[in-house]
Amino acid sequence: MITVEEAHRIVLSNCSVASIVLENINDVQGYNLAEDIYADRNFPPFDRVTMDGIAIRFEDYSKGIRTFKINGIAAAGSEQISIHKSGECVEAMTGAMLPENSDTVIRYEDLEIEGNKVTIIAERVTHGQNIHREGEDRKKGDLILRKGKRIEAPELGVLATVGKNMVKIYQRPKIAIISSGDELVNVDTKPEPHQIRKSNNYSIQGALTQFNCEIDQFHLLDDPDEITNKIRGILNEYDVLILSGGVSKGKFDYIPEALMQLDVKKLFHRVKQRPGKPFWFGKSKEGKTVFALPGNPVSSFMCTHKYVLSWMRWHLGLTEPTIYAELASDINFKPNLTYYAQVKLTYSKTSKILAHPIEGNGSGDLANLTDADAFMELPMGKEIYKAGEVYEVIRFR
Ligand SMILES: Nc1nc2c(c(=O)[nH]1)N[C@H]1C(S)=C(S)[C@@H](COP(=O)(O)OP(=O)(O)OC[C@H]3O[C@@H](n4cnc5c(N)ncnc54)[C@H](O)[C@@H]3O)O[C@H]1N2
Ligand code: MOO
Ligand SMILES: [Mg+2]
Repeated sequence: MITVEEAHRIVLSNCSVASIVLENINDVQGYNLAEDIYADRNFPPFDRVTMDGIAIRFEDYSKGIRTFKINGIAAAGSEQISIHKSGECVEAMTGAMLPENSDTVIRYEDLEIEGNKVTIIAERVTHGQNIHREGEDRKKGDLILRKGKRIEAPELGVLATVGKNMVKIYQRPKIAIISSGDELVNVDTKPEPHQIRKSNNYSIQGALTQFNCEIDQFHLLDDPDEITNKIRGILNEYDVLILSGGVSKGKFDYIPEALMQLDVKKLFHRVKQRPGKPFWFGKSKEGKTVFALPGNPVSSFMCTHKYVLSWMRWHLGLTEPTIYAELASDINFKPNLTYYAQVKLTYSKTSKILAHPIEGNGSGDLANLTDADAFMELPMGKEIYKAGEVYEVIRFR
């Protein structure tokens, strides 16, 4: 049996970063950027007029000139035009390049126009008003989107602005979530007294939706041939297999044997942790990744968060901040295992994150998870974890 640290290291050292593909900007929303994006021009690329009106030299205004002769019109998309002499102005539209030799824009609402004469009626005009200065937001060459960032609507706008019609993204893996056990029936089925409805599939899938991957669900009955044949087919089609159940010491726990028959190399089986001790991890010859999680709902849920999500983030070039919390009350845990205590998190006025233990009835008690927010990772080698001590937490909401 290996330690949690060892298990986590093996999982990540057997995680290749996703292949990088170049996709059209119309097809990348929800993916993670696989390249740093830099400003190809200043943001904005020129002094941009922000209100429809006229552009003048503030010097004329400060000398008391209030009526100007209009000598042209600067439209958004037209090349830059100039003001040539004092007392002249140019009509300037929002989005236009600020006319040369001008430095102040007054909107139409503050003007009276007669023929080609315009008089300023505004109470106050300030130098440089109604202009979005070149490079005010970002400078040419600035890093504006970092590799690993998830592409949502705002990022699409910036990618378009810098001309990225083809974008490098991390290809997301195809995932198979596979439950196993004769006792399990579908959510829409009325169980017999000896049966239960499948739940792990939903909670595992729920933990993975953040990555927007293609996920399919499968179920295996406790039949060695069925298990081997079905997993063989799934291994051909999917990049990541997440099984739950059938990995402990039971007579019908066929999964490790089946995986061995399918040449999936066992990288470890059993970890010094609770819940999740019987966790099995391996890789097929073709490089497919197999997480065979313990069947108990809290075990599979914890292993999903501690190991599978870490693998996914690494694979997709994502980083996740480590969160620590302070224990609000003592926890006693005798076995020499790393203990993942379920906790509810609150935030003290001194901006501390407090972790309140939510005991529950062991790793079969999936309902207890609905009262908790995270697992607090309590390291091996202690039996009492005192209030006030700080430990890492793995949030699941
Ligand atoms: N003699 C020993 N027995 C057990 C040990 C051990 O070390 N020695 N380990 C215990 C621990 S720890 C765990 S965790 C479980 C894990 O067992 P399996 O991975 O073989 O899981 P199953 O036996 O298939 O099922 C366990 C339990 O979970 C329920 N289950 C399974 N799949 C689902 C699902 N998709 N949705 C909801 N519930 C599910 C199943 O009905 C069982 O009640 O082994 C202990 N035993
Ligand atoms: O591994 Mo366990 O402790 O029942 O989840
Ligand atoms: Mg079992």
